[in-house]
Amino acid sequence: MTQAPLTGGRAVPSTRVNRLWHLGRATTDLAAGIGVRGLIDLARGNGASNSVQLSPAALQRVTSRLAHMRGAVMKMGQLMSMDGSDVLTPEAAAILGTLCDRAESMPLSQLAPLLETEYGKDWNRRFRRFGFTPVAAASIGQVHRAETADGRHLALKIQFPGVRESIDSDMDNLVFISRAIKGMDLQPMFAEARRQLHQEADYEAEANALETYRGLVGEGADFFVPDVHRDFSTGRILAMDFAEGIAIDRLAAPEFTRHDRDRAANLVMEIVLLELFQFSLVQTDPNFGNFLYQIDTGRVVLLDFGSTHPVPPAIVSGYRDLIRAAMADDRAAMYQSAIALGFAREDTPLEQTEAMLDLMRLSSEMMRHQGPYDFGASDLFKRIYERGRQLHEEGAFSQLPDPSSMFLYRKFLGAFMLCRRLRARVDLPRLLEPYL
Ligand SMILES: Nc1ncnc2c1ncn2[C@@H]1O[C@H](COP(=O)(O)OP(=O)(O)OP(=O)(O)O)[C@@H](O)[C@H]1O
Repeated sequence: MTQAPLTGGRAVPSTRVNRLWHLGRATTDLAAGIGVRGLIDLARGNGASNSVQLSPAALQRVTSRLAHMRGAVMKMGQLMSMDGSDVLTPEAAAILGTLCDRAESMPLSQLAPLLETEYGKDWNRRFRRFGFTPVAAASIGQVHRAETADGRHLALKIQFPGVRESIDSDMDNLVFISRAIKGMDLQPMFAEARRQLHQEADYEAEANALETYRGLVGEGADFFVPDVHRDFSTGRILAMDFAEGIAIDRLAAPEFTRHDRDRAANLVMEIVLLELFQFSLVQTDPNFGNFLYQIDTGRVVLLDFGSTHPVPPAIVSGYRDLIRAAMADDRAAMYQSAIALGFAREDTPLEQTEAMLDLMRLSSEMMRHQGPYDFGASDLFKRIYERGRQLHEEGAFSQLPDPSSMFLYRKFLGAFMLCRRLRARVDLPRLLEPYL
């Protein structure tokens, strides 16, 4: 089909050869940006201590190619820019970070045959309206708004063709780029990203997770979780209630009130605690795009259950003990919990353990604060960052934490970052009280 692309996007490269070609071009741009000498060092894996220095123009070209590929490639860009402030140069982190917003949508010439394959030839009869321009495009799929023939307003998350099949080959091809970073061993991060991508590409599993989660949250005045519509869901399309709302971080703009900012941030903190202490089931993707806020109802909409993890009881009680210890400013008890949670081992050198405890104490400052903590007035993140950087330079963190235990840490960090973005006041001791 050679129809003009109505949605304006370029087709997602879907065959293996095609994807390899695009990745090859991104690598060529990377090579041009860092020069032959740098490339030889990287290919040998001896980037040593020097991080890759790219000109902003070269990085723009590389990210544009990565944004076009989407799938595994883009997800890695996002992951590296989120967790990798130490791994990437600041310019690279900033530009890779924009990958989150840059996703391109697939053109109609790719979308129409896909709908026909998933829903059958007369697929358009099943809808009263179908919005061909996606409401959002993400790393492995895009979201369309549609009204069914029987009047249901749906959000259809439609997976890009070929993305699922190409996860493994893309990840293998990306190993080359992984060497391009400070000579660090990124294999555990790659293995985790691969696992996460396979999980996120399984829309059947996501539909099940969404239903479970919706059952746990229920329908109330604070949260809304969309319901799954099985009759419009397939292996590559996840159909759910369309949820109205604005992206939660937009509340930072001056036209919104402090009341809404505080309410949204408190609710996000509340759901993080509910997930850990009540549901023992955590939605692990801390992306702000997974929360919408409804100004008229004051509810927070929870989206994207592609990476939902059960939390074993030992971890839940470990965190409970750690939080109790942090609130009581009891260093010995914090140490015990850090051991129990695997953040430190008994044979970890003393200075490293002390450094980690310092950082933990700093990061839990808002839990020892009486009354609402004003994230907008606090320079806590700057202090944590500076202290972390100093400790890193002193070599205090010789081991990266186990990626499988990183998700809870990321979740808390993501929630705190949102509180900071919204300049919100959050009374953490009050929110924690029922669980301690
Ligand atoms: N039920 C819904 N109602 C309204 N908008 C939705 C709905 N589901 C998703 N969206 C919109 O689509 C965006 C992407 O959705 P989602 O995060 O589920 O996709 P994704 O492919 O898992 O994205 P990524 O993995 O990049 O985070 C959301 O940020 C939201 O703007």
